[in-house]
Amino acid sequence: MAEPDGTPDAQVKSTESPKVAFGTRLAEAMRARGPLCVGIDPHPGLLLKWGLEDSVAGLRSFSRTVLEAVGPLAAAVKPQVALYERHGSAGLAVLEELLAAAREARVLSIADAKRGDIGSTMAGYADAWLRDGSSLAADALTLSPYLGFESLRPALDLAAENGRGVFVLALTSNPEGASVQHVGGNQSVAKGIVQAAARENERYAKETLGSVGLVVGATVGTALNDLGIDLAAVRGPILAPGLGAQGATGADMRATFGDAYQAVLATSSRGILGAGPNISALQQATVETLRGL
Ligand SMILES: O=C(O)c1cc(=O)[nH]c(=O)n1[C@@H]1O[C@H](COP(=O)(O)O)[C@@H](O)[C@H]1O
Repeated sequence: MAEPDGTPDAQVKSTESPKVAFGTRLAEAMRARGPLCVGIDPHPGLLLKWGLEDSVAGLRSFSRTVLEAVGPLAAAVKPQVALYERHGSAGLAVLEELLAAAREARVLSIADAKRGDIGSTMAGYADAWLRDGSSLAADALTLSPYLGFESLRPALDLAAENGRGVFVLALTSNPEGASVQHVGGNQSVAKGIVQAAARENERYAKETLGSVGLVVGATVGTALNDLGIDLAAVRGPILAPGLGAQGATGADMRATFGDAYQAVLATSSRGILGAGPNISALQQATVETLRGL
């Protein structure tokens, strides 16, 4: 992937047609704006720090401000669904507004819901987050494959049908993840997920980048090497949380991802959101984070 060529307000023209595959749209956004996704995580403490109430009104104000600030700068935004759900149905309505506003602002949205269930139920989650016309439809959705990769089939297929994408958890950024994901050594659980995603991306062979992405934490250190995992073979985007608040830096990410770094979309939430509520301070934090990548 080429280096970013755009000014921070470069337009992401490729979002115009929802039927263009997500991977291709994301590759274009990363080329134009750089490899940064800003997480929209309205933690109660952050709302209070911004002088907002921990209420639906506070949630709405926070969401609008973040999108106004980072929408023109980031390749994607990633609302954290749990932090909307905790406000009940009115919170989900704010999330719907945010997803619609992101479409309007032509910035890609990744709903961070980490869904995963038996196939028949998975079809319901897919319908909510990946179907054209759904009020919660996002450009992509995070998925948990720990009921078995194939249980994700309804989401994989609906995403492909609608030009949307998925990010499947492989090696997560939290320290507890290793107790499941590293099991099996050279034939680890995580390696199986990575290989399954690579097979799935064969259907996107003609696209710039596959639409089946993986989540690999920026904090995983030498785990990729230790487990013999080749991310470059996946031909899909790698969503890498852990930058900023969880301690990882741009230099750590280059060392961790090696050849696969060109497909890495770094994501930071608190590290950028902590600069708010001032719009220009949020923009400065975003630009500085981008510079470090
Ligand atoms: O799927 C994710 O986005 C995710 C996966 C993972 O392994 N680690 C991880 O931190 N995340 C999410 O990424 C965000 C990180 O937030 P900050 O630590 O504030 O940058 C949170 O919304 C997490 O839920």
